[in-house]
Amino acid sequence: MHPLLLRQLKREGLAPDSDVPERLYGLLDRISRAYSEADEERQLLDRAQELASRENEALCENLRAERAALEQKVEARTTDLQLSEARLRSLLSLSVDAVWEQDEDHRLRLVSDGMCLLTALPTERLLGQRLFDLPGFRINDGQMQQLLPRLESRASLREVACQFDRPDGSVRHLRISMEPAVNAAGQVHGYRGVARDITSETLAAQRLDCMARFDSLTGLPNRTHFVEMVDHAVARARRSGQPLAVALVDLDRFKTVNDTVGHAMGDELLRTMAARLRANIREVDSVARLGGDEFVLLLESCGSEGELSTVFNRLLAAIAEPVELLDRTYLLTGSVGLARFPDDGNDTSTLLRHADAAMYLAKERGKNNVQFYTDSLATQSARRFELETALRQAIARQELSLHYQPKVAATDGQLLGLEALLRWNSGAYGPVSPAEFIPVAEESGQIVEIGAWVLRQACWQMRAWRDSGLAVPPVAVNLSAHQFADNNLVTEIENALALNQLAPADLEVELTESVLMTEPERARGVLHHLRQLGLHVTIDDFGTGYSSLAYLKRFPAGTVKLDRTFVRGLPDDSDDSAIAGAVVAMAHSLRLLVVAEGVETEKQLEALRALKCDQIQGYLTGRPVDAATLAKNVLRPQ
Ligand SMILES: Nc1nc2c(ncn2[C@@H]2O[C@H](COP(=O)(O)O[C@H]3[C@@H](O)[C@H](n4cnc5c(=O)[nH]c(N)nc54)O[C@@H]3COP(=O)(O)O)[C@@H](O)[C@H]2O)c(=O)[nH]1
Repeated sequence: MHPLLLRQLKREGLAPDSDVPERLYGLLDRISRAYSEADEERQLLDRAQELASRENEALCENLRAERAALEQKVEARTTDLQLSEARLRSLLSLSVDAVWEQDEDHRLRLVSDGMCLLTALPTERLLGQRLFDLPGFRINDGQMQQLLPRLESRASLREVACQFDRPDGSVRHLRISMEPAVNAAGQVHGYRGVARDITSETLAAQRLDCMARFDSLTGLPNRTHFVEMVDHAVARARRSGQPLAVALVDLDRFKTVNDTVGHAMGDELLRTMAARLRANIREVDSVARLGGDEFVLLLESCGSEGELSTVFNRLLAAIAEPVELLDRTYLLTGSVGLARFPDDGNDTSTLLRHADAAMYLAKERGKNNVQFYTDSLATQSARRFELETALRQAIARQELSLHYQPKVAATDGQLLGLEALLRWNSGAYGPVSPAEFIPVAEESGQIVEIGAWVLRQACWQMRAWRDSGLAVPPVAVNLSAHQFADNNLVTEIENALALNQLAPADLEVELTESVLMTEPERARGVLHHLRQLGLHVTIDDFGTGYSSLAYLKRFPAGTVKLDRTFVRGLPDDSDDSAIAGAVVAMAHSLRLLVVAEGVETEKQLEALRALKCDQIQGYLTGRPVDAATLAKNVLRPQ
């Protein structure tokens, strides 16, 4: 019987074996089984609960473990994120680039330290401002017009150049890139941007550009820039029908001045001249430096020839104003050549070429004057070019020859020397005057070869005369600047003398002052060398250049040749008389001989004798003649 039933019967005072009526045995048996079944069910339930509880426990344990792992992960991620944010913040604050975020309305909502540095504005002045409305932000209108549609369509911007004017007035050049900021839902909620300060690159590029377009000495535009300016001006003039003028201004004998006073002072003089030119033209006109002592001006909507003459004569007067530098006074002059659009040329290069031709004419006409281009100048330029070409063949075609002009004693007319003078009888152009072809030979550099030929020919002729029994005085040859600069000069002289068994004293060289002053130090060295060899040296055209006692003392010359311009007016012109007298006195005080050139009249001869001039050269005492005529009429037997 089930123990619970047994206890219940006992509590009721019934002994299960005796006191319970037999008829209840079946019932008690069923109750006892029911109790047992209930026990079993309860035990099962307990067991099930126990199992469920254990499972729950395990589940909870797992959940706790997962949660802990997750929490660890989150913590690690958060740390990573914080580190990454800190890194980003540090990088942003270290970066000199400006970084920002702006909202949909382009108002700044985050700015980096770099942005504050670049704009020189504190964060609070930046936040909330529209980027493009920031005070100081500058972008050119054309570029802004291109940007607006891109911003509206939320497109990204790359490398947009703009400027920012800082509150202190300094300007920064920036290059901006921006791209849309997108939220998790893929919607654009503003822009992120970065701006790089490219001021130093921009300024360096501007400096390079400036160097490529401006002359560093004077700050004026250079040739390249000037050509562009004239190109544009010509295009404008074509549209407007207004004439324009291009004028070349070349400082006279500047090279000599430069070599005399030194390059630093020469530079200062060039700067002074540049400033004077700029100051004497209208604001709308331009002046540039082509190089050396050559300036060029552009005058748009220029006036008539008369008005241009007035302008340029005023410019020449400005150039000729004395320049006071370091207690010294310098006097310069300039020569101007003008060409006008459309009359003298239809494009820049023609205008410049024609202005150049006109400037050469101004030089030929005595310098310090203004010349306009004319068609006949074009003919002269063409002739120059043709002569230059023909001259290249002149030696090979035996078209060159020498004439000889006597130099005689002023007192008794005794033959003391000869000057060899070059003649060219061109197959194509007939006899060409040396006054015309020598400058062409000098400009084209052919004078070095031609001069060497003169030297050989003069020496050969002396030998030939002597061999035919004639007494030959020293023969002088003219040396040009190019020859004088040629390192072979002394050797060529020695060879020509040796080849013809002549003594150095048989040969004389004549050089103008400007040849000497081209490279004074070098000239002094070469002249000393020639004097040591025993050659006689004459300074030609004396009085026209930089004649001064100081210069004469520096160069070891034996004779000065008084220029014919001072002989022409003798004896009546008091200035010429005074100058001729001064030159003779000065030369004699330095123990130099004086030969007067271009003597054409007896009166001139008398005046020169009275001034104690030593020698005479001119048509009066003998014209230049060929070797055979000289041998027949002038030279005497030994
Ligand atoms: N570098 C070289 N230059 C040379 C050479 N040969 C000549 N020249 C130079 O060419 C210039 C012109 O020379 P040219 O036409 O020969 O004139 C010379 C004489 O004919 C001329 N002269 C002589 N006497 C008189 C005169 O009484 N009146 C007058 N009006 N002219 C006269 O003078 C020229 C000589 O001048 P200079 O040389 O100064 O003594 C001229 O500059 C020549 O130098 C050469 O081979 N090389």
